[in-house]
Amino acid sequence: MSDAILSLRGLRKSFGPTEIIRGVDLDILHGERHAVIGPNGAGKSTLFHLISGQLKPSAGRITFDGQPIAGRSPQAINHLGLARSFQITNIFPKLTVHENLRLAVMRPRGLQYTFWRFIDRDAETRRQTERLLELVRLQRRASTLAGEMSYSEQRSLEIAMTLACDPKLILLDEPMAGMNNEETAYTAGLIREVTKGRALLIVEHDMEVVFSLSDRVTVLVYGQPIATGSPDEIRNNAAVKEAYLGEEVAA
Ligand SMILES: Nc1ncnc2c1ncn2[C@@H]1O[C@H](COP(=O)(O)OP(=O)(O)OP(=O)(O)O)[C@@H](O)[C@H]1O
Repeated sequence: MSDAILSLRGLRKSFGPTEIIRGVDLDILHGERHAVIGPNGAGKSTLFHLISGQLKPSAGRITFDGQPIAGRSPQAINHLGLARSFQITNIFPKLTVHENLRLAVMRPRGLQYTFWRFIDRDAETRRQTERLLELVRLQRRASTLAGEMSYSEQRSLEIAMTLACDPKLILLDEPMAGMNNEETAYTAGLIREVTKGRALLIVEHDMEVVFSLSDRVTVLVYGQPIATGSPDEIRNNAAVKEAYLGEEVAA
């Protein structure tokens, strides 16, 4: 079996005449936390859209858990165990935290089942929902309307919903965006905890978070990876320093 849960080979994406992803080869290993960083407009979000199925590649291969997934639907890819968190938009603000999580737990099981199975699964759904509430420390907020919680609490709920399908790989796109220092530290700790034993691919602008959370970091510049390595290797990489003009990575 390959060490990689996700492999990208010769991945390309053009919008009209403009090539945004220009030949990406990348392996995300089983259980590793891997960050993608790069200047604004480097193509990080586009890369995520390609992996999660929102966009179809112009060329190249994407292999997830041994299966080719390039061009498959987001639902089909999700079903294979790849979960992507989409900011707050996944949350139903007028439902409670518990109801939101319960829906997320039920979704991958499907809603059509017989009465007898319903009884069994209902107990299992309850167990799973409680477990996730505990994992993201939201038990005391269980009956609060999701839309009434703070931004970082909503992110915690969102992360719990991402975990509901027991994914092998989680994609997080700028999870700390809009957070203050305290919320960022809290959410980084939470992400570290809940991704134990799973692979994580994260795009994040906060370099402190990136370097403390990641096993490896890939730097994307103009749609191509210019370096992949440990946080120390990336910090000391000359090409990376040049791409960032010595500013952000030194932070
Ligand atoms: N659907 C699209 N059609 C045309 N151009 C697009 C489309 N999506 C993205 N782009 C262009 O692709 C480039 C890369 O965008 P992308 O959002 O992937 O970068 P990014 O690295 O995530 O940037 P940021 O760090 O600012 O979020 C940008 O120049 C953007 O305008």
